[in-house]
Amino acid sequence: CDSAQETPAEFLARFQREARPMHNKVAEANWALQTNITVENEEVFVKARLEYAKFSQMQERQALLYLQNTTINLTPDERRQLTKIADIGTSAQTDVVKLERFAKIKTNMDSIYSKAEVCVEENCLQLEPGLTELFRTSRDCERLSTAWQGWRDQSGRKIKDLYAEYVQLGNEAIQILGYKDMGEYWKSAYDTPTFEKDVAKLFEQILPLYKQLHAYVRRRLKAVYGAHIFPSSGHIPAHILGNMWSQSWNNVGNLIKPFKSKQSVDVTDEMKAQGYTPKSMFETAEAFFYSLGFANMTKTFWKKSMLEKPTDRNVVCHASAWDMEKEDDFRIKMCTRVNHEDLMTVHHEMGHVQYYMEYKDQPTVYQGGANPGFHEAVGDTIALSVQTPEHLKTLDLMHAENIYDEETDINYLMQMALDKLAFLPFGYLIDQWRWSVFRGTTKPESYNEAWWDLRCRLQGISPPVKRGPEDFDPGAKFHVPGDTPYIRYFVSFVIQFQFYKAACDAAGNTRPLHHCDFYNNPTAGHKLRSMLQLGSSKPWPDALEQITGQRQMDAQPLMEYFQPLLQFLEKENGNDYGWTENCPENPPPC
Ligand SMILES: CC(=O)N[C@@H](CC(=O)O)C(=O)NC[C@H](CC1(C(=O)N[C@@H](Cc2ccc(O)cc2)C(=O)O)CCCC1)C(=O)O
Ligand SMILES: [Zn+2]
Repeated sequence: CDSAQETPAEFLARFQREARPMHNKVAEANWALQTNITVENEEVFVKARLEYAKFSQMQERQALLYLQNTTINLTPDERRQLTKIADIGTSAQTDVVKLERFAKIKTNMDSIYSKAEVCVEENCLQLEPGLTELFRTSRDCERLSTAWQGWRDQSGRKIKDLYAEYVQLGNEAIQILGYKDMGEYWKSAYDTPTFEKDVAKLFEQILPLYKQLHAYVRRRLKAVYGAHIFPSSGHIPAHILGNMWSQSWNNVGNLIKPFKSKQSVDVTDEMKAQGYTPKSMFETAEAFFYSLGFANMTKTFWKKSMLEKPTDRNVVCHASAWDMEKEDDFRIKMCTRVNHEDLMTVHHEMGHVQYYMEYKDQPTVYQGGANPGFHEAVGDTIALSVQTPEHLKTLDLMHAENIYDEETDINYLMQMALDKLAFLPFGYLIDQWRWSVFRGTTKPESYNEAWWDLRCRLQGISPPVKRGPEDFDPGAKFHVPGDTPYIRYFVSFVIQFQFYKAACDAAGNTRPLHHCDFYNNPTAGHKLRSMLQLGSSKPWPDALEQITGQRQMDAQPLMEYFQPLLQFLEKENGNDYGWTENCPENPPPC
């Protein structure tokens, strides 16, 4: 470490010069591994991570020297930058053996997850595309139940013991920085003392709306599968909701469309009929952002991204966006399929890239989201506008005669609710479970029991087959072995409606919120972009206030958006809604 005779300003300038090449080195090694999972690429990546941890430890030590030296007077901005430089997470582990073991456990869990496949007789399916397509299209109870259980046997079960060790090592490392456990560290990214209470309040606020949707979907699926596969407790069996984790239900939209004779807005068939390709899906998304005043994707983006699943090697198919922190090197890695859901994911990933490009002139320490939820909300906010019947007509992907017809409108809101409302309890519960695991409240022997307690109580879904002590179902969801926090998505699903409403107001929208298409509106674009340019240079309430005039997360715009659907659902459901706290001991068979 350089001696501290540097002034804070000189240190910050040096950090600026040295940190980007270091980040780039790790990102290149991570990209090489995720686009070609081999033992040697794992070793190269672990080595890069260890080198980066040592670099971070040196920067953290020097930053703390300035922060703790009362004789030095720092500007508020210097203090903010130094505090962020000192925030090095689990890289704080100085015991190299433990640091290496921790890095190896994470790459090990990632590769088990990414290579997992379910074989029935000699026919083996990977998560993408095989199992995902099966859950998108199959209505066969037995096949779905076998795939649901098989995936958990091949992923979660194999990760269980590694995960317990990961928790232990992660907590040990983060306690060196003074945090009680990893959960406390993850929550500190929101820099809000009431954060946990705030998200709990938001969840309580939207729960009645979710319960109405749950009741309607349950009733419609009973008509399709027969009531006998549903437990008397009111839970919906997890395997028939069109998604491996029951986290979004858009893929059963065609089964539960309220008004059969009217259009729904899943444009998959139209996309296929019109010969969409993964590349043209990315170009469509790029054109929308460009219409708002955002930049086009860079040359390097088109050269270095991986937009389709390669056939000759193992890759991490889970979509992701990358800031390589080197000139115009921004990338997306995605095993893109031509369907509605992936078109929205393309917008989500491109939203990350647009945020990277909007804050690229900020100091390195400020090149991040105002909080992690902001980064997740950018693309989804745009996708809310893309999915309006108005915009789908502009794209010639929807041909409804009258998109304001009441029944078409309810179909549309239902399809959006299956994606956005269904997700909320799931987005909320993953880190409820992990915070309790990191705190030590949930011990390894009760990992799965605590998981299903949350899944049954908060989400109202039940396992199609009995779960046992060997099972580790949280490990069957990418972000858990992936060591990626998840509450950011719950935050995003609330604030994206605040961003959307603010952009719509800026665009002078006078239609009902769910019909607002701000395509080609530079005023809306400017409103969004000027907030994104802040990066993490300001506390997130300042960024939120700049775009919405408010400093708090608020579910009101989300409730306003779905208001017409709530009336429909309450009329349909009467008092047939809700479920008991616990799932049944023995799930009914198909
Ligand atoms: C190098 C790196 O890691 N980069 C970060 C970005 C960054 O931090 O800069 C990144 O790309 N993370 C990957 C992750 C991928 C996806 C995801 O995991 N989504 C959640 C929840 C959800 C579901 C529906 C939805 O509409 C929005 C979210 C899930 O699928 O459960 C998969 C499809 C969508 C987004 C992502 O993009 O957030
Ligand atoms: Zn994201």
